[in-house]
Amino acid sequence: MSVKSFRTEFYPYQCEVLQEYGSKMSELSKGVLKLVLTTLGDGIETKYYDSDFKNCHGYLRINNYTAPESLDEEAEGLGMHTDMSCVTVVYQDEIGGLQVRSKDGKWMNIAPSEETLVVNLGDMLQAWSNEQLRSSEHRVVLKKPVNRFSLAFFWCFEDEKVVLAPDEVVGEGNKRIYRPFVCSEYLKFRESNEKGRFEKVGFTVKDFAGIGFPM
Ligand SMILES: O=C(O)CCC(=O)C(=O)O
Ligand SMILES: [Fe+2]
Repeated sequence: MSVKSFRTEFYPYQCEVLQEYGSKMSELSKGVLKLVLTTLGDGIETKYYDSDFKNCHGYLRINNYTAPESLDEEAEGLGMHTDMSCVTVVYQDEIGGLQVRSKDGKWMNIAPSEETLVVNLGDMLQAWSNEQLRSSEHRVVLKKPVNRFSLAFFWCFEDEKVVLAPDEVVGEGNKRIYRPFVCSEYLKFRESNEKGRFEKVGFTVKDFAGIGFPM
């Protein structure tokens, strides 16, 4: 069952408060990204942050989920998907409902907690890291008869960026999993189809650019 949700894109930012939030989130995303890159090996962050991630930019989405009409069955606010970003920072209000899928396919509730933000890694980082980092599969389920609100800040490569894992990141003796692709081409692939936006099957970055995967 799907529930109507009101989604507004603010790009460029349209008011001061959002602008301030956006610049704080940009700083946070840069910090998170640098930290995550350090997990890929000694010196990777120093070597590749400037060359590959310096031109990242953010956009903010405000999600307002209308209250489900009935609670008989679990209402889906946002279907399972992965984000097309490098990293996403999510603020969810106190209603809850955000769930992340574990590697073995179990849905885990991400309970809201005051002054806590959720960070998801996105498809671009999965491809750039040759799958050493995993784009999180997540969704929103509406369990309460009230409106729900969230802010998602997506930190993304520039449109023209060619996404390619450096040889050093792939690692000697390891197979390269993704062909190089232009960032905007993947966004088009996902956004040209309603299923691609919020359904995973057939529209992952691997379906798009995975070596040996059909496009
Ligand atoms: O509403 C949420 O908590 C998550 C939103 C989300 O995943 C998205 O906008 O991509
Ligand atoms: Fe998302």
